[in-house]
Amino acid sequence: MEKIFDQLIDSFIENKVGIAENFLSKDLSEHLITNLIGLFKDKLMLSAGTGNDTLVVHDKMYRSDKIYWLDRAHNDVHENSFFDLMDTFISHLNRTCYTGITGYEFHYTLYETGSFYKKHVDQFRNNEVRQYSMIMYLNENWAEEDGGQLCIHHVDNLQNISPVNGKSVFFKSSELEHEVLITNKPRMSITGWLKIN
Ligand SMILES: O=C(O)CCC(=O)C(=O)O
Ligand SMILES: [Fe+2]
Repeated sequence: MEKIFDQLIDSFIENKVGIAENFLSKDLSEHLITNLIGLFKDKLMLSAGTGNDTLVVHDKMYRSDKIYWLDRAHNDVHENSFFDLMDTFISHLNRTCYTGITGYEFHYTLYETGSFYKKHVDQFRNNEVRQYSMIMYLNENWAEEDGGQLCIHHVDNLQNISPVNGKSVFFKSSELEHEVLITNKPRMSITGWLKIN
């Protein structure tokens, strides 16, 4: 696993955006996909807001994804395997890069066909606890024409990343503007933030 962690960190240092294929094992991603589909069927995936907790705006012009927060208290084996993986990654990151991360939050995310998330920065203006953004994709067989790419707005170029199963993307929450392009089929992921409290 350390090799994949280093791949994510090294590409982050080199390009401001870390990318690692197969960050999630096939087995784990299959279980997380099943969880997400179950949550959707049970109508537990809810429209995401924008802004921080004191000012949540449900603005469908801005983002149209649906989310559900992961929690160890759910006692779900696969959700907990995901948290175990994140704990291992964060101790590796803190040990090798002195990042001092003390916590995290993650949600399942579903972009139904036609959904998007307009250009934004992840760190809230009045709250700096979110240090790094991390996304893990849960989509078997993603083709170029399916859309739904994560588009990173670098200073002088755009970088499109397709949401391929098991892939993880990692970047600084305060810096990079990014958007999710309109998806032409349902697009699933786990999205989260590493925090300093
Ligand atoms: O799913 C993605 O590729 C990015 C999601 C995102 O930017 C966010 O939830 O803040
Ligand atoms: Fe974002």
